[in-house]
Amino acid sequence: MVKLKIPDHQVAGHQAKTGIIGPLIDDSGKFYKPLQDDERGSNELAFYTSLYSDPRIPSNILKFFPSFHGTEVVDASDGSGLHPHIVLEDIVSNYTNPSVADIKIGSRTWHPQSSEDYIRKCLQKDRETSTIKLGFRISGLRSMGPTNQLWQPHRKVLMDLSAEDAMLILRKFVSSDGNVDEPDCVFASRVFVHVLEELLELKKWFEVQTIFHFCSCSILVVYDKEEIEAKKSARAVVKLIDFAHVVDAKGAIDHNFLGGLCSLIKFVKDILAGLSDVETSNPKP
Ligand SMILES: Nc1ncnc2c1ncn2[C@@H]1O[C@H](COP(=O)(O)OP(=O)(O)OP(=O)(O)O)[C@@H](O)[C@H]1O
Ligand SMILES: O=P(O)(O)O[C@@H]1[C@H](O)[C@H](O)[C@@H](OP(=O)(O)O)[C@H](OP(=O)(O)O)[C@H]1O
Repeated sequence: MVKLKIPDHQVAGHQAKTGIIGPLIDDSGKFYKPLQDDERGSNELAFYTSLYSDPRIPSNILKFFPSFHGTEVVDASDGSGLHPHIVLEDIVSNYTNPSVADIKIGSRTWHPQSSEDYIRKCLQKDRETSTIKLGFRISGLRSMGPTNQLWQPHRKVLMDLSAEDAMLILRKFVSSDGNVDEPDCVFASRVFVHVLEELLELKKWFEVQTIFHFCSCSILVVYDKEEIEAKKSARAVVKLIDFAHVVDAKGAIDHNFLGGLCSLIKFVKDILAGLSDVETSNPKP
């Protein structure tokens, strides 16, 4: 049987703690997400099961999704015994000290088809966080400095961000040390120029796709500072994750996701535009 462990680099969502079921990883680069036993689990599984054979999804868009390896029944992280897990590509497995940001996209994390109770719960969180204000919220983030100093703002700090705060957090994410008031943004150009390209590619698809509405889905941005410094070819990775609340678009554009994506793009562009010549070796967008 494969040996599984609790991931070190998870930044948001249901996390394995004593008595709590959470994701696991193996050492071959796979991420085991516990299958939730309500419709969230079946919905996410159905999404992944049809995604890679769906002829409507262009190949340049498929790269934004983690690869899917079916389901496996393995020992749950909470010691409760065997439990089915969705087996995915572990997006951070190739990194030793990854910096990771989970950004939940959309000014609404619920779908009108959801129950009243669920909508009430989500709406409260959407109001308390930057979701409604900015069209996205930073659900979790970690930034590992070149001398291995970890900066991982507490969930409570991330819950209530103004536009200015979100901008500062994103600038810190691409700095040598996030734990300072004046971030140096030394990685901003190398990381965000490519992230911007990826987000613009996604936006192009979201402007026309009428297949899915991605409620409560996140963009995961991952990069490694040491690798970025050492290798000219190193780039950040941009992936979509969390499809428990994807619904049929019924022929309509996903304006909720598209709007949030445009807002995030604006933040990234503004950060790049604000870089001084010292901070950037790439041309400004
Ligand atoms: N394929 C993956 N590879 C590596 N890490 C992942 C992957 N999928 C998710 N993660 C990590 O797990 C976290 C939670 O993922 P996800 O949103 O899928 O879980 P969730 O429990 O459904 O979250 P939520 O409570 O927001 O609905 C992410 O923030 C990320 O750190
Ligand atoms: O962002 P936070 O504060 O971590 O809160 C969680 C987040 O809103 C998730 O999206 C939600 O799962 P769903 O979207 O799948 O409902 C989860 O609900 P849960 O605790 O009921 O699972 C919340 O706890």
